[in-house]
Amino acid sequence: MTDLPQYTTSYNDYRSDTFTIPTSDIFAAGAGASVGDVIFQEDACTCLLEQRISQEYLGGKLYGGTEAQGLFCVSTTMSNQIAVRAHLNFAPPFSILCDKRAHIYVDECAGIAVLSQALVVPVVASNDRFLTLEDIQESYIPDDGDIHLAPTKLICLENTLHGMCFPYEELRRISDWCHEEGIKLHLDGARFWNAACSSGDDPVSYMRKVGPLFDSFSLCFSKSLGAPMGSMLVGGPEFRSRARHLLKQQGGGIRQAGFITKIAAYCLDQNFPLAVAETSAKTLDFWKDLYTTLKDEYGMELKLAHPVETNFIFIDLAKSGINMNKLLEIGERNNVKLFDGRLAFHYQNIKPEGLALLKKTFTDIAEYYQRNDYKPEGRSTRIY
Ligand SMILES: Cc1ncc(COP(=O)(O)O)c(C=O)c1O
Ligand SMILES: C[C@@H](O)[C@H](N)C(=O)O
Repeated sequence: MTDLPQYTTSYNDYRSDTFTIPTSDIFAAGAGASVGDVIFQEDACTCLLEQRISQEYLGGKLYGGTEAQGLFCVSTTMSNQIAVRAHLNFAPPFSILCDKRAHIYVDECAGIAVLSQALVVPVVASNDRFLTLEDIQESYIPDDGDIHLAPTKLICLENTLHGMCFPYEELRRISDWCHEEGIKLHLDGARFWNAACSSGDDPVSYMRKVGPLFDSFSLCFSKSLGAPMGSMLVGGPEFRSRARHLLKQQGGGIRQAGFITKIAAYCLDQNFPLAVAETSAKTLDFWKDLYTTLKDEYGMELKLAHPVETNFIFIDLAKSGINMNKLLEIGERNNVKLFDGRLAFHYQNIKPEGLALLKKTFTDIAEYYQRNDYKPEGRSTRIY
């Protein structure tokens, strides 16, 4: 038997908020779950979670007053990819438009091209934060009969994207225009929970305000909510019916998943909104302290790639004069897990002991560069 990985804690893991681990109370929450077959829609815990998310959190209505219905999926990659195919329920050629940095484009294994046979039009956000309606209008492909083209039939937005919140007013402008043009709108809301907590509104009120702007949502349980797995795809009745068929076709038809959905519901109730909101607050506090310490005590000025708005700090390592491999080396020495300059925070790694190791990693790197020159390197290994 080869050596097995021994992952036991996430207090010092800043690679992603996907690394939260199920604790004893989370495992216990699965006890007594319903045991119906989800494929035949006979599992009470799964049906209940689908109803809660679509009705209680998204307010029951999508764009145009369409009734919101939930479909439990095993991952948000799956719910995103099924959403695209379910919307594009007619023959190609067509295209989908999204932010050039979007997970659905960058990190889902060319799923849109392979599974939906769609062209993807990746658009650079001119403000470097979120797509504006003008960015979209400049790049979308009109359905004007020109046989050279693949008309835009779906736009996928992401909120949050790289931890940044998408302003509500811009979402509304884009939604109004999309639907005038006959274009469907999907939200990759893997971290919509984080956006809701940073919206300035009551979090659920915010979610219900955004609900009617979109034709579908993907909402994830396995990131900031801390569940071990799960995603909710929300769309209208016809959309859900087609999505359920595609889910089965892609092997996403799971059987007695009641304990999974009961655990996801437990994590939702335990961590949203308070723990999710606290994580964002602690992320910003950590950033302010780190920036000030390195600047005042070490003369190193960290540069951000994006503003810190929720649970991510994106440090531009090159502009900060930090070699990624040296950062990872010093991180490992301090028992801190990192991918690169993206620091991801979650309710299990915002405790003092983990944050102290993370801060020491950066003060150690600052000390290193007091004695060594920064050597520019090629494109660093990026994860997201
Ligand atoms: C914005 C975003 N969307 C979708 C996904 C995919 O989620 P999953 O890992 O559950 O497939 C991720 C990452 O996990 C993500 O960060
Ligand atoms: C890597 C990517 O798939 C994951 N969603 C993350 O943000 O860590």
